[in-house]
Amino acid sequence: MIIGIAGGSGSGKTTLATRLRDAVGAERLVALQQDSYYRDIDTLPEALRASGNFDHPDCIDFPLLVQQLEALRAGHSVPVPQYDFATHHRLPTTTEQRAHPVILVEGILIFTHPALRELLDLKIFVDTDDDIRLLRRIRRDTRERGRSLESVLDQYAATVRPMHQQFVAPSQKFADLIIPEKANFDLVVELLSHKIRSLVA
Ligand SMILES: Nc1ncnc2c1ncn2[C@@H]1O[C@H](COP(=O)(O)OP(=O)(O)O)[C@@H](O)[C@H]1O
Ligand SMILES: Nc1ccn([C@@H]2O[C@H](COP(=O)(O)O)[C@@H](O)[C@H]2O)c(=O)n1
Repeated sequence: MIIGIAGGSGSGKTTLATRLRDAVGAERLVALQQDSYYRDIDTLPEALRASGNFDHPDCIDFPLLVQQLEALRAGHSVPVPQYDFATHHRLPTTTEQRAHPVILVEGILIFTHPALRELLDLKIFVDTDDDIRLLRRIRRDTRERGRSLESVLDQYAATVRPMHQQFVAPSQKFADLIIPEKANFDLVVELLSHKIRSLVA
């Protein structure tokens, strides 16, 4: 089965995916990130490159993501691309990923792509308030993605927020399940992992 987790930047998608993998078992569940499928900055449409917009669906190599999900579902290994957030370039190296009974994919824009949505057996949206997401993003991007506070705030106002409103938030309507920020995560993980394990037993 293939599970999708969407939600705004900093909503907690990676955290939920990691906790589900730990609960279901790494031998049964593999988690892919939409972030691995960012197009190299040199191949982005000019308007997006010029405005430093990394939150538009055209920034993502969805054809490759769909192709690799289909291959994993068919039991084949795939070379997952690697992306460098500091330089905005796709690295020449890849990570070989083998097939698992449960494939989880998470990313801000995964519910905006019709062919990808079609592949998802369960669609989960993590709904976290904007101010909380911005605070988390400032902390993460300054610590882990080589950004200054000024650049995080400028990017948020110029592209992250408007693209969230245009693409990410409306895609919530495709979700089977919406997890509010204040949800009891332990309970959510227990319920979901129990269901997932029963489906792949
Ligand atoms: N429920 C939560 N409570 C507190 N902090 C959280 C929660 N979920 C995520 N975080 C923290 O917020 C930051 C962003 O979370 P992450 O899962 O990476 O978000 P996303 O993948 O949606 O961008 C991380 O530092 C993570 O530890
Ligand atoms: N070169 C890039 C590519 C992407 N981003 C930002 O990443 C965010 C998505 O990642 P999450 O882990 O937060 O879901 C997205 O909002 C892009 O703005 C970037 O800053 N630089």
